[in-house]
Amino acid sequence: MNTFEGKLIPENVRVGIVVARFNEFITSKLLGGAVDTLVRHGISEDAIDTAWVPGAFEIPLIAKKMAKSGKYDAVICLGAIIRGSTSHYDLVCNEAAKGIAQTSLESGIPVMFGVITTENIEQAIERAGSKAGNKGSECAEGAIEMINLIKAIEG
Ligand SMILES: Nc1c(NC[C@H](O)[C@H](O)[C@H](O)CO)[nH]c(=O)[nH]c1=O
Ligand SMILES: CC(=O)[C@@H](O)COP(=O)(O)O
Repeated sequence: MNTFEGKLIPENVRVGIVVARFNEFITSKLLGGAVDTLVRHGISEDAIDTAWVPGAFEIPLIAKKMAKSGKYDAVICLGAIIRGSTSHYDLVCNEAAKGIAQTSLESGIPVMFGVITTENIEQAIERAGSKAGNKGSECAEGAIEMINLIKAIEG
């Protein structure tokens, strides 16, 4: 039985990162986790491009630009959407998730969903490098696995 596995970094991998500036005290930690993980797995910082956008709602557009540029093997999307007192939270979450998923399918490259969606700031802090891990780092690991899986399948 042949089982495709995405374990080792192939040569010349380039990764794009789109990160939202809204809740920057959280998203900067997600970015740090993602970059640290990519570098620890052998990807040079020179092979990582980062684009900052105002908020999570703007992530899909820039993720699409990166994904369709042909320059990257994967795009990582990072944001922190924290519920407020109106329905705005639901709209931003839905459009960010839908846009990121659509971009991945349309472009054919992994576009990773590293947007944390929380009820409060404490939950966001827990997922940005404290007791619930770092969602940016997890996304980077997922990106590496997907890059290798695709290269293994496509030969
Ligand atoms: N409330 C949060 C937002 N809101 C801003 C939107 O993402 C968008 O930038 C604005 O509506 C202009 O188009 N963004 C987050 O990333 N996180 C939030 O908690
Ligand atoms: C996620 C949001 O858009 C939210 O932070 C906005 O807060 P509010 O719903 O109180 O306007």
